[in-house]
Amino acid sequence: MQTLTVSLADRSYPIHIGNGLLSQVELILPHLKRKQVAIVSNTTVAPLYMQTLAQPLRDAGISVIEIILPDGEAYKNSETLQTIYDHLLQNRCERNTTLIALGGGVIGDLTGYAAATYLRGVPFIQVPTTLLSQVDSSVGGKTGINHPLGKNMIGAFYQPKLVLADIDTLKTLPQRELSAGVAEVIKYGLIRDADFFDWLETNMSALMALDTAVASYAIYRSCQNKAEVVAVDEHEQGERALLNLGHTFGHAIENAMGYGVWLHGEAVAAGTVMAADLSQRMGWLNAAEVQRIKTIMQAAKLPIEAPDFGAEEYLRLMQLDKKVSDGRIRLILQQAIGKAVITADYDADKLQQTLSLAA
Ligand SMILES: NC(=O)c1ccc[n+]([C@@H]2O[C@H](COP(=O)([O-])OP(=O)(O)OC[C@H]3O[C@@H](n4cnc5c(N)ncnc54)[C@H](O)[C@@H]3O)[C@@H](O)[C@H]2O)c1
Ligand SMILES: O=C(O)C(=O)C[C@@H](O)[C@H](O)[C@H](O)COP(=O)(O)O
Ligand SMILES: [Zn+2]
Repeated sequence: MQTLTVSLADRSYPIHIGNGLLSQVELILPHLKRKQVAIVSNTTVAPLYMQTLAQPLRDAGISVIEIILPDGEAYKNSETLQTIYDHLLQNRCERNTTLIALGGGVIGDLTGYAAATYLRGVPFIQVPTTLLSQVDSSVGGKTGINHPLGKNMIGAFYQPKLVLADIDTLKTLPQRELSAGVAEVIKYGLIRDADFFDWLETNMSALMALDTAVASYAIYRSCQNKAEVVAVDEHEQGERALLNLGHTFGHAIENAMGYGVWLHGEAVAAGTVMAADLSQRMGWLNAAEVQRIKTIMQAAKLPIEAPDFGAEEYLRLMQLDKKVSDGRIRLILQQAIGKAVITADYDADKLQQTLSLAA
């Protein structure tokens, strides 16, 4: 097992990464304030992993409430959130009851937001079971739900007490979901870690095959990058926005296509290629660098062409992005592989050209 720390003063927490962690109750017990937990999962993950996590807790004398939600991005909404509150209230969960998110990013974001708001805040633990959630969403404390008009529009920054990433759970993950997670792994290489990008180019087929050493290293290095960024800019006043590479385009795709039609990671991949295209138009990336970005996405079986629903509709949706400032869309663009910037200083006509080229 490897351990990293997200350093946030008295809210610092460990990320444990390794095999067979779900049943290692001794990793969880020190973080519980009360002998009661509510595990939130979904109809896909619960049959696979609920009892592996819940039984050792029960054996250790912990009362375990199971909350099982419908599966899918389309359920990351206020109605599902209400269902979580209903269960917590019906079971008389208290301020010191810990919520445990067992699942991918949808479960993590929903559970984290429920924890941030139930009784004005209860402790929570992330047990991510997708590659995407192990490398990104379980770390850093962004929690929330979608609104029909925009992605993640309602939420809170609220840090977990612990992240437990059990690599064994990835064995049951469908390939399409694995690819979606790789999109966020590639992101770290592109925004701040050129050596990692080089390493990913060499090791992509082993990562896609979930070679243990390669997958462990990719998850560790991704979490290390994310933890470093979050530690210096928890509330996205500056550098943290780099973690949004491809997301202004990607969130527009997710919303326009209907939540869940394009997976988050797929939309981020196509959005990252759009950001690279605009960066090239601005003279910041050369053609060879853009080709490297497309090639690595294709090696991960990710889309490199965005859907065409019209430049005007892209712009309308992108105006809803949380990074918009004084009405101006701010984008994460590349100055090199391994170096990204947040900027409103791009040519609007060139953005229009990038958007018009969507497939
Ligand atoms: N909070 C953040 O910082 C952050 C970061 C990135 C993404 N996100 C959010 O995360 C969500 C995407 O997360 P995701 O890609 O994990 O999607 P997801 O949570 O929908 O999980 C993907 C699918 O895999 C299933 N699944 C999960 N674990 C499994 C396993 N071990 N075996 C078999 N099936 C399994 C799920 O039930 C689901 O059907 C989006 O809503 C995105 O906005 C949040
Ligand atoms: O942690 C962050 O910061 C990120 O931006 C990570 C992203 O991968 C993630 O998709 C996040 O939920 C997007 O945040 P949003 O603020 O653009 O909704
Ligand atoms: Zn993301």
